[in-house]
Amino acid sequence: MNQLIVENINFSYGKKSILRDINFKVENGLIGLLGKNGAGKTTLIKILVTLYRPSSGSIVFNGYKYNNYTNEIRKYLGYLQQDFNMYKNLTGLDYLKFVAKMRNIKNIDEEIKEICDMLNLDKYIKKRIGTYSGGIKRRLGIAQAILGDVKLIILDEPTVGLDPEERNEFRKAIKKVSTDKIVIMSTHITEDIEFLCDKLIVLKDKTVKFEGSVENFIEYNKYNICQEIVNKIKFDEIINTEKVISYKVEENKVCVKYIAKNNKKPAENITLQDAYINFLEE
Ligand SMILES: Nc1ncnc2c1ncn2[C@@H]1O[C@H](COP(=O)(O)OP(=O)(O)OP(=O)(O)O)[C@@H](O)[C@H]1O
Repeated sequence: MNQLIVENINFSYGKKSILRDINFKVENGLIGLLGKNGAGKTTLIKILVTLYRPSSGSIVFNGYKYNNYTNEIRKYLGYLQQDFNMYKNLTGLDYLKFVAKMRNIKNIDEEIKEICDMLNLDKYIKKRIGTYSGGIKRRLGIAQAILGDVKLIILDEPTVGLDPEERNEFRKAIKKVSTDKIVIMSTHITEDIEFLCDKLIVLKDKTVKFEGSVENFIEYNKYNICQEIVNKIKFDEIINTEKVISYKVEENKVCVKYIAKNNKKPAENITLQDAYINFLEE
C-alpha cells in the first residue's frame, strides 16, 4: 500500500499567504482535490510534485521525506499539468517512447502496449498528435503520467475542455489506473469525482476544510439543506428570500433545495454538488 502524509504545510507567494496548515493522509485509490478557482489547488499540486518547496511543514511518501529524497520521489511521480501540450507532429507512440527513454524504462514496447490497452489508445497511437481530439490528448497525457514504476500520480484539472463523452472515457480510464496507486486529481467540477473518488479533500480558506468520503461529506452538509415541493408563487418567494442550491420544475410544481441551517428534515438525494454549494457558503 502506498502512503502520502502531508503535515502542516504552509506556502506563500512573496507576502501573499496561499496555503496554511495543510494536513492530510492518503493511500491507494482516487483522491479528489476540490476547491474553487484560486483556492490553491495548483499551488498544492506543484508542492506535491516537488516543483515548489513549502515554507514549512513536511511531506512523506512511502517513508521518503520530500526534502531529503527529492530524486527518489521523482522516480515514483507521474504528473499531468493543467496546460499540458505535446508535439503535434509526433505520433502518440513516438511521444510515449521518448518519455519512456527519458525515464530509463527497460521494456519500453511491452509497457507502452499495456498502457495503451488499458486506456483504449491503440487505435490512435500511430497517428500524429495534431489529429487527436481533446479527450484522446488527455488520455495520452495520462499514459505519459503512468509510464514506468510510478506510484503517485497527480492530475491538475484533467477534465477541463473535454466534452461529456470524453469525460466518461476519461473517468473510466482513471478509475482503472487508481487501483494500485495513489491518484490525486484536482477539479472544481463535482461531477468529475462524485461517483469515482475514494476520498475527498476540500480546500477552502487556504486550508483543508474537509477530508473523508463523499458519503461523509454529504452527511456532514445535509442538515443544512432543505427540500420542498412548492407551487410557482411559493417558489418565487423562496428564490427571493433563501439561498437556493438547485431546483427542478415538475409539471405545475417546483422541487427546490435551499440552505436552511440546522433543519431537522434534510433533503433527500443530495448530490455532491448540493453539499459543496452549502459547504462554500458556510
Ligand atoms: N506565481 C504566482 N505569484 C503570485 N500569486 C500566484 C502565483 N500563482 C498563483 N497565484 C495566486 O495564488 C492563488 C492560488 O492559485 P492556484 O492557481 O494555486 O489556485 P487553483 O485553485 O489551482 O485555481 P485554478 O482552478 O484557477 O487554477 C490565486 O489567488 C492566484 O492568483
